[in-house]
Amino acid sequence: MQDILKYNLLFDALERGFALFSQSSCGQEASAGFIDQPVRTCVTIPSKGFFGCMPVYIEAEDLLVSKLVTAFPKNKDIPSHNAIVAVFDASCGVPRALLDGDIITTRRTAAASAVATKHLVNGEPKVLAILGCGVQGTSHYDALTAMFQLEKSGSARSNVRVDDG
Ligand SMILES: NC(=O)C1=CN([C@@H]2O[C@H](COP(=O)(O)OP(=O)(O)OC[C@H]3O[C@@H](n4cnc5c(N)ncnc54)[C@H](O)[C@@H]3O)[C@@H](O)[C@H]2O)C=CC1
Ligand SMILES: O=C(O)C1=NCCCC1
Repeated sequence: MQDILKYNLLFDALERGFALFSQSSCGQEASAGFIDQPVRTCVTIPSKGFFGCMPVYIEAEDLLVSKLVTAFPKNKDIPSHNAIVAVFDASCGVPRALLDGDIITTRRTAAASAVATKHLVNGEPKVLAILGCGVQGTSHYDALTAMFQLEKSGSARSNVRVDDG
C-alpha cells in the first residue's frame, strides 16, 4: 500500500474525486453520474472513542466501497486510529477485497488537506506549522512538503500541550 499510494497520485485522484462528488449533486443523478456518499455514521464507545462507517457508491468508477474506522484517542503503544476498507462488486454485491485502511486513512487525509490548501491559499505558502506530532502531523508534513516549496516548517511536539482555551 505504501508503494501504491504516492502523494502525487493521490493529489490528482482526490482533486478528480472532489470535483466528481461536487458535480454529482450529492446523491442525485447528474452529469458526473450517480454518486451516493452519505455522511459518516458513527457509533460511540463511551469514554473510549468511536466506530465510523463510511460507505460510497460511484457509478462512473463502478465502485462500491466502505471504510470502517475506529478512533480511540487514549490508546497507548498502539495506533489511536485503525481502519479497514471493504470493496464489493458493484454489479452483484459480492465482496471482492478487504484492504488495510491505515495507510489509506493516513495519506488520504493529509493529501486532501494539501489539495484543499492549494485551492484555498492566498499566494504561494512559504511557512508550515503543525500542532501535534502523531500520525497525521507526520503525514501532513509529508503531503504539504510534497505539494509546496516551503522555506520553513515546524511542529509542536506531542509533549508540548496547546490549550484549547
Ligand atoms: N478527517 C479525517 O479524515 C481524519 C481525521 N483524523 C483526526 O486527526 C487527528 C489526529 O489523528 P492522528 O494523527 O491519527 O492521531 P495520533 O494519536 O497519531 O496523534 C495525535 C497527536 O496529537 C498529540 N496531541 C494531543 N493533544 C495535543 C495538544 N493539546 N497539543 C499538542 N499535541 C497534542 C498527541 O500527543 C499525538 O502525538 C485526530 O483528531 C483524528 O481523529 C485522523 C484521521 C483521518
Ligand atoms: O474520515 C476519516 O477517515 C476519519 N475521520 C475522523 C477520525 C477517524 C478517521
